[in-house]
Amino acid sequence: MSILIKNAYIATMDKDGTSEIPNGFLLIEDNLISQIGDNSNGAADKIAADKGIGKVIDAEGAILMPGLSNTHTHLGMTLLRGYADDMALKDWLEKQIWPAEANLTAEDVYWGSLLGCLEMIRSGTTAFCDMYFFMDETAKAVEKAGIRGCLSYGMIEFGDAEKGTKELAVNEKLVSDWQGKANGRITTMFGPHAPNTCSQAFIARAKEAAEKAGVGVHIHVLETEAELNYMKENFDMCSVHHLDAVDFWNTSKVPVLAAHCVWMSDGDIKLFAEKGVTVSHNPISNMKLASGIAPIQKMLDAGVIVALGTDGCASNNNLSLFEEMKTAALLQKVGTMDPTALPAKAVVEMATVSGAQVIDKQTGVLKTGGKADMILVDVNKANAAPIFDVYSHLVYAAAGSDVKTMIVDGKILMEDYNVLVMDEEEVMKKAKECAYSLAERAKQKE
Ligand SMILES: CSC[C@H]1O[C@@H](n2cnc3c(O)ncnc32)[C@H](O)[C@@H]1O
Ligand SMILES: [Zn+2]
Repeated sequence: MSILIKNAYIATMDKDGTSEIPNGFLLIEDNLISQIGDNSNGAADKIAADKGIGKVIDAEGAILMPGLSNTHTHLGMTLLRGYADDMALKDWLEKQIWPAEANLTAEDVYWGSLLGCLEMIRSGTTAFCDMYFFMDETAKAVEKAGIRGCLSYGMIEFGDAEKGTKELAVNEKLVSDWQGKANGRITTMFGPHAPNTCSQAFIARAKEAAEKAGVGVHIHVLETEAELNYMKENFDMCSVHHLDAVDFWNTSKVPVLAAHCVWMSDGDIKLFAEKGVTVSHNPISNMKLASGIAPIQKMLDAGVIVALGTDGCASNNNLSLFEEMKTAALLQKVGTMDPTALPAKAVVEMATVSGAQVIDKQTGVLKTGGKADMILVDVNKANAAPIFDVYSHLVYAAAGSDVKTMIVDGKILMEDYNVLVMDEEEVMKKAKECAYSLAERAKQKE
C-alpha cells in the first residue's frame, strides 16, 4: 500500500540533505520512501490525486522523524520490571536476576518480548538490538509486532569450553533460522555476554563464528569499575585491550556493538574510534546500578560511533528512548560540569542515525530510497508550546507517550495512538500472569 504523509514538520536527520522541512510531505511506496519534499505549494495533494493514493495522513501538529533505535535490550526481561531495584550490578545479577532467570520458560520470554515490543511501539522505537535467552520467542514477537529486531543469544561460558561449544551452537541456530526473516526486519548477531563472564578464547570463537556467518557481535564491556579491576588483576590489562589481543574489535568484516563502556580510558576510546566499534550508551541503567558515567562527549570528540540503549527493564525500568535521550544529555553535562556537553541534536542523532547504522543501514534517516521506518510525534500538547528548536523539544520536553503514529517497513503499526498489530489488553494480561508466576517459582526455590 502507498501512504502519503502531508503537513508534517519533518526532521530528516539526513546530514547530506535538507535536515528540516517545516511544512513537508513524504510518500511511501511498498516499504520505501519514494519522495520527500516541501508541501507549502500544495505538492502533496497533487501527488495524491495523480497517483490515486488511498492512504493520506494529515500530520498537521506533528513532527515526522526517523523511528528510534534501541541498541541494547534484554527484551524478555520486561517481565522483571521492578523485580529487584536499588542494588549494585554484581549482587543484582547474582542474588536476584540470575536465580529468577533460571526459572524462565519459552512462554515467559514470548509474552515478555511482546510486551516490550508494545512498549517500544508506544514510545517511538522502531528497531532494537537484543541479547537474551529463548530467542526464537523474541523473534516470533518481533514478527508479530512489525518492528525491527537484531537478535543475539546471550552466551555465558564462564571459561568452560564444552559449555562454550553448546552456547555457540544455540546462537548459530538462531542465525540460520532467523537471519533476514520477516522481510529483513529480523537480523541476528552473536552475543558473548561480557569479558568477565566469558573467556578471551570463547569470545574470539564467537567473533569467528559471526564473521563466518556474516553477522555482527554484541557484548557488554567495561560496565563497572569491578569489571575493570577484575580484568587488571587477572590479565594485567582492561577488557578492551584483552579483547584487542584477539582482534575482536576489528569491524572490517562485521559490525561490533559494545554496550555500556563506562570505564573506558583515553586509549580505549582512541582504539574504538580507529576500529569503528559502535558504543551503546545506557545512561539510566548505568545510573540506577551506580555503574558510573560513560565519557560520551570524549568518545564523540574522538570520532567513536555512539548510539543509545535502555538495557533491560530490570535495570531501567522502562524502554523509553525519550527518557534515555534526556538523561544522556543531562548526565554528560553534570559529569563534565560543562552545560554545552552533548547538545540536543547530537543526542537525537545517537538515537536515530547512529543506532540504525548497526541494525539496518537503510534506516535511521528520512530520505528517498530509504526504508520507511518513521514516527509522528504529537506537538499539539501543553508540553510542546512553544517550540523554538525541534531537537530541544524532542530531547528536553517530549515524552515517549507523545508518539502518535508509527510506520515500519511501510506498514502502519500505530495510528493516532491506536496500536494495530496486537491486542494490548491480552498482551498485558498474559505478561503479568507470566511475571507473577515466574516470581513465585523463583521464591519457592530460594
Ligand atoms: C546472557 S543474556 C543477558 C544476560 O545479561 C544479564 N544482564 C541484564 N542487564 C545486564 C547488565 O546491565 N550487565 C550485565 N548483564 C546484564 C541478563 O540478566 C542476562 O542474564
Ligand atoms: Zn545489558
